[in-house]
Amino acid sequence: MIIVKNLWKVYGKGEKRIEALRGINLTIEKGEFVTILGPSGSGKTTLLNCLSGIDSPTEGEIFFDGVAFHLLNEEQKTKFRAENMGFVFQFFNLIPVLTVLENVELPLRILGLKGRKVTEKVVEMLKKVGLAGKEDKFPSQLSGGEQQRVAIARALVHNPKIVWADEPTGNLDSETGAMIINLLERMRAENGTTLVVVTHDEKIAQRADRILLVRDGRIIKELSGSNTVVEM
Ligand SMILES: Nc1ncnc2c1ncn2[C@@H]1O[C@H](COP(=O)(O)OP(=O)(O)OP(=O)(O)O)[C@@H](O)[C@H]1O
Repeated sequence: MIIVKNLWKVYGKGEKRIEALRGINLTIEKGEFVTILGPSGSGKTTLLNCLSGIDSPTEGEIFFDGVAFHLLNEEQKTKFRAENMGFVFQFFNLIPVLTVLENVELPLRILGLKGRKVTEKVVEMLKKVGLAGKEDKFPSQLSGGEQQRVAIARALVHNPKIVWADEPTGNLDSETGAMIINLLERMRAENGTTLVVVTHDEKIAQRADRILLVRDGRIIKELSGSNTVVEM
C-alpha cells in the first residue's frame, strides 16, 4: 500500500517560484489501478516523479508498505526503485543501441541477474506482450505500439510491486493506445501489480479503478473509474 502525506514540490525562488504540488494526500491500495487525470501543467508528471523517486519532493512523506521512502538516501532510493518499481514513459525511453531482448533484460541486469534463466524469462515476457520473434530487432525497427510493448515488458520483467506510467499512450494513435492500456491491465491482473497511470485522456482515465483529478497541484476530486463521466 502507498501512503502519501502532505506532498509539496516547489520549483524556483522569488518571482520564479512555482508550487507544482500543493499538499497532496493520497492512499493507493495494493493491486489498484489508479489514473491521474488533469490539464496540462496541473502537476501530474511532477506527482508521478515525486512518488517514484525520480524527483525529490520539497516536503511531505511517502510510505511503501510501511517503508519511509522520503527518508531513504539516493543510493537506497535507487535500490528500492530497482527492486520494487517499473516505469513506462510517453516516448518509450528504450536504449537505441540495445536489441529488444537486451532492453528488456536491463532491469534484471541492474539487480545483478544474468545467464540462461534470465534470457528465458525475458523471452517469456516478450511472448506475453506479443513480441515473440522480435528479440534481436532494434527499437528503431519497430512500430510505436511495438516499442511501447517492449517498454511494458521491461517495466514488468522483474515483477515489480508498482508500475508507474506517464502518458503511456500519448505518442500513439487511439487504437494502439487502447491496446497498450489493455496490455497494462492484463499484466496487472496476472501479477497483482499496482498500476499508476498519468493521462490527460478521459477515456483512458475511466478504465481505472479510481481517477484522481489534479488541478493546480492539488487533488481536487476522486472518482471511481469504469465509465464515469468526468467534468474537467
Ligand atoms: N523542472 C522544472 N522546473 C521548473 N518548473 C517546472 C519543472 N517541472 C515542471 N515545472 C512546472 O510545474 C508545473 C507542473 O508541471 P507538470 O509537468 O507536473 O504538469 P503536467 O500536469 O504533467 O503537464 P503536462 O500534461 O503538460 O505534461 C508547471 O507549471 C510546470 O511548468
